Amino acid sequence: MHYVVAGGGTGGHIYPAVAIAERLLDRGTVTMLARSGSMEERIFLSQGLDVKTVCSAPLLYTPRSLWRLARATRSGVRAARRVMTDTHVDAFIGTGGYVSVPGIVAAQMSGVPVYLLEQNTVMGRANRLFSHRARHVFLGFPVARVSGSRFTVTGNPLRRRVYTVLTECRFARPLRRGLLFIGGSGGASFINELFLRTIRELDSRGREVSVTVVTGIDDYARICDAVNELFLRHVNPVVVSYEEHMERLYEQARVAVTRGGALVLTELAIGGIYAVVIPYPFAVGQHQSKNATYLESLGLGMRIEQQSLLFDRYLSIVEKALDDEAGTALPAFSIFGSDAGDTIVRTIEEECSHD
Ligand SMILES: CC(=O)N[C@H]1[C@@H](OP(=O)(O)OP(=O)(O)OC[C@H]2O[C@@H](n3ccc(=O)[nH]c3=O)[C@H](O)[C@@H]2O)O[C@H](CO)[C@@H](O)[C@@H]1O
Repeated sequence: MHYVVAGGGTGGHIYPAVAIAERLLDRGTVTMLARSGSMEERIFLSQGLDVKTVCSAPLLYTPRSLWRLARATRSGVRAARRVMTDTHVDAFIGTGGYVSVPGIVAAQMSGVPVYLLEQNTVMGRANRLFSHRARHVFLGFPVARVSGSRFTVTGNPLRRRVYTVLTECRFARPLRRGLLFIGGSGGASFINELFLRTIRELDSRGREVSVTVVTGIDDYARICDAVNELFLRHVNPVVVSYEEHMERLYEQARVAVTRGGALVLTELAIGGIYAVVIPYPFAVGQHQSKNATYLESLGLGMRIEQQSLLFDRYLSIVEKALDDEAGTALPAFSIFGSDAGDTIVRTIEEECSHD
């Protein structure tokens, strides 16, 4: 079997593509589509995946960008079609972001079945446009349904090594005592500022705790400088710009303070790491807030809106979660209870074997 996979722009689309590719490679060959020089190209290549580059551009409503979009899409579809006609392709899998569009269009023109993954509680633009033509749409969270397609709520697929470590550390909560701050694949300056204020306050309260922040590349130097100016006696701060092996941070953490990105929330839920979620207020369709609300409804975290955050109340939630030895019980039959990557790939394989 030969599969083509595309998804990119941010970690929340790229890592599900990696997770699916890792599992498809057990069953056949895989070609990844990526924009030249992009984050997805760098990550796919670092994972040893076979990459073909395609052009693609975001949908912005200005005359110049519509022209750019038309040109990039035409060239991208041509490149993606070449991939699909050079070898027989059994299925195309899109994991979101505008880089998946040329692949979806090329697959439809070549008669290749299209499978889509939606990570959030609110459907992204590329998926909304094309989901009715997909053979099957896999949902990371329960989402308002779009008619005309087959949908299954599977949960979000995680990279294998991340999934393995998280499912193991779910049962080792008493050994995990750390506090983790992570804003998402690009970092978040609000979360980084909150990290600084939190470590100052926890230290003044005499709390012995290791606190790690993943700042994102742009904010790294600033946060390092700010930490170096602090005199801390109890808190041990660790500042990381970007972590290739997130599982190493997760296995130390009992509690995380985070944005409402779908993948980080899924990873925390699977690892039994309590999530204090401060959703990005300007996320399209408030999807981060809705992701967080779902997690909260399962008792796996707490959502605090940025506009109404009261520091003392926030800190008491963090401290209570840090002191909680038992932690949150993972709902066994929830979407966080099984390996979504395996479920998705098994479904694709079964459906394609009937063609
Ligand atoms: C601002 C915004 O609109 N962000 C969106 C973006 O988030 P973004 O991609 O930032 O965030 P997610 O939480 O979904 O995913 C981040 C992924 O990157 C990984 N990671 C992160 C940092 C790091 O140093 N190393 C690393 O490996 C995480 O483990 C995770 O797998 O796409 C998500 C999926 O559509 C959406 O839910 C988010 O709302």
